[in-house]
Amino acid sequence: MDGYKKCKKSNMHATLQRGRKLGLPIIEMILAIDQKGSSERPHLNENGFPTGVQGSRVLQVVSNMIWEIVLVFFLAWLIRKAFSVHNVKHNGKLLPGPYKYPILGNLPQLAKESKKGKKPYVVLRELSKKYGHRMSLHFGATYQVIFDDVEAVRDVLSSDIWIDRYVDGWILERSFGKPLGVFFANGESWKELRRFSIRTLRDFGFGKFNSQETIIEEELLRLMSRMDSLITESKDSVVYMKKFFSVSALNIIWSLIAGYRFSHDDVKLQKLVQLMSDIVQKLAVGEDIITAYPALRHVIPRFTQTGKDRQDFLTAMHGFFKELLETRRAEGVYKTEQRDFIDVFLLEIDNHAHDKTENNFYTDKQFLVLALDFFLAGTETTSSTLEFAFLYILLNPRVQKKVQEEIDRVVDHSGLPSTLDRTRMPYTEATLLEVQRFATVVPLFSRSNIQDQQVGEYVIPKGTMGIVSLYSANYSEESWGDPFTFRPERFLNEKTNTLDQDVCNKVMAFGLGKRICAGEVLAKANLFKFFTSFLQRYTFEEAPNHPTPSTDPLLGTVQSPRPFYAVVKPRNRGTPK
Ligand code: HEM
Repeated sequence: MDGYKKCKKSNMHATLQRGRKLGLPIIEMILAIDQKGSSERPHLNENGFPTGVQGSRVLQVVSNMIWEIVLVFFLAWLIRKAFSVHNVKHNGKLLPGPYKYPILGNLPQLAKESKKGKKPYVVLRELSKKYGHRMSLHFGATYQVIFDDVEAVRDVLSSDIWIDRYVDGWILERSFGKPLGVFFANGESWKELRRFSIRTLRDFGFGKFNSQETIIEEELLRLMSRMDSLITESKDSVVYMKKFFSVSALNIIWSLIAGYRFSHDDVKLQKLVQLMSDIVQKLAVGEDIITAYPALRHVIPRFTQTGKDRQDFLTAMHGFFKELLETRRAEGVYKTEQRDFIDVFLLEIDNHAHDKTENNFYTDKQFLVLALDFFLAGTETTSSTLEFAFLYILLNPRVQKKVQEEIDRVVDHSGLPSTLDRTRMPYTEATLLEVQRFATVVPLFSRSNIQDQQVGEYVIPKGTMGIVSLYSANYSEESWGDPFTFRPERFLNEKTNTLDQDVCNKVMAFGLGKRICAGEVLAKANLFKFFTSFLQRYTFEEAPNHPTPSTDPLLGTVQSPRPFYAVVKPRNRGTPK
């Protein structure tokens, strides 16, 4: 027993000595007392204060100790400030949600579930089954409300109160510390740039039947000829489908923005497309540590790989757009003739050059962010949806056959399917809706409320980060019955063989309300034209020497399928002129 005590004492002594090496004054004092023993206590004067050399040493240690305590309190205050809920102030009762840990909020519960390999939106869905379709979550220091089923999602998207986008650290990082562009802009800036962008793109053919159809067909024919070459070059007609549609999807939007197309073999473009899809995969809405603690925005990028990847991505993208803008500016053609979106924007920059206020929305930086918005929003979403479409078709030959029968019946064999054929092709439309539901390429996205909102006895405070879960809306058993089965028939009225609009309206792939996807019309035309034209000309089958492709998506702000191969067989019918 004695030996145990001795050993414990000597361990404690060693610990104290280590503390002394670190220069901690409180430990110095304990050691001083410890070394001298209680018999050699400092001399005290008549007022009880220590005197002599030993006394002044004690006084110094005490004063250091006070400073140490002040410092500890200051650090605690700083940490509390940086880590406490920052985005809302409220008086009322918050919506129900899981137990909130100090500082960490609900991060421990989320981390525990995601460690089991669950995707964030699956974790949210499980939680919402317990806490309701509108539930509170403290994502670190960020207060969030999750909207989780068809009704809750529809309500929030169509509400004018939830018109803002939530601006978190990553968004500020991508747009020079301010919410610029369209996707993440708010207020007047958003209104003006959204209106300007849609109007200008329309002037160059976006959403107008003839011009849009021509732009898409030009790209489609190039991609089909690429497919023909790949089939010829490959063994047994096996084609690698990952990223097959990316350059085409980008080219369609880019020809409107910058007036030119990229070659599929352009090395610079391939690098940008790769960077873009990497970054989209690395980001999932509301999942980021900078969203949890925005103060870390100033620290994280320098120390983590994801942070560095983001910065590399932004440097590359901003650099690319800046070079383009500068070249066009130097050419000066835009002053007399506006050939595309960039020319019109440059003219607006010149027209507003005298306006140095915050209300000037036409600046170089705005252009860089706007171009990035269209690059990102318009490319990954469309190309991933198309990849998923051909994956599901390949795995469901019965559906493929029915779509091809409809195409052969309705479409003039001498040409490509036209978007005007859509109304006469309910089964194909139903299949595309089922693709969008089943794939849910944008599973989560954010909105924010511009004023407090009362929901029954609860309040959702102004400035809340609203997480809209399209995944939950698209995979709710209550709404769909068998959400995990790929079944286009669910959208059809059995008796009339027409689309059942009530069921169709439950798919909100493009959002809803005033902030609905700005490229919806173009995206729908792209999906229809690419899907039907390729199925008119080819049949897709599983590649025998490759594993059956998985339908489990790769996580990201925009989800995409895992890499897969297909045997692509040219059909005899419907070869376009
Ligand atoms: C299958 C393809 C696409 C899907 C699934 C998709 C999905 C979405 C979703 C869910 C939103 C959020 C809407 C909301 O808050 O209610 C959105 C916004 C947006 N999308 Fe798309 N999108 C697609 C294609 C495109 C294309 C081709 C473009 C460009 C031409 C585009 C440009 C935008 C823009 C600029 C916004 C921001 C709108 C705003 O905040 O005012 N998207 N998209």
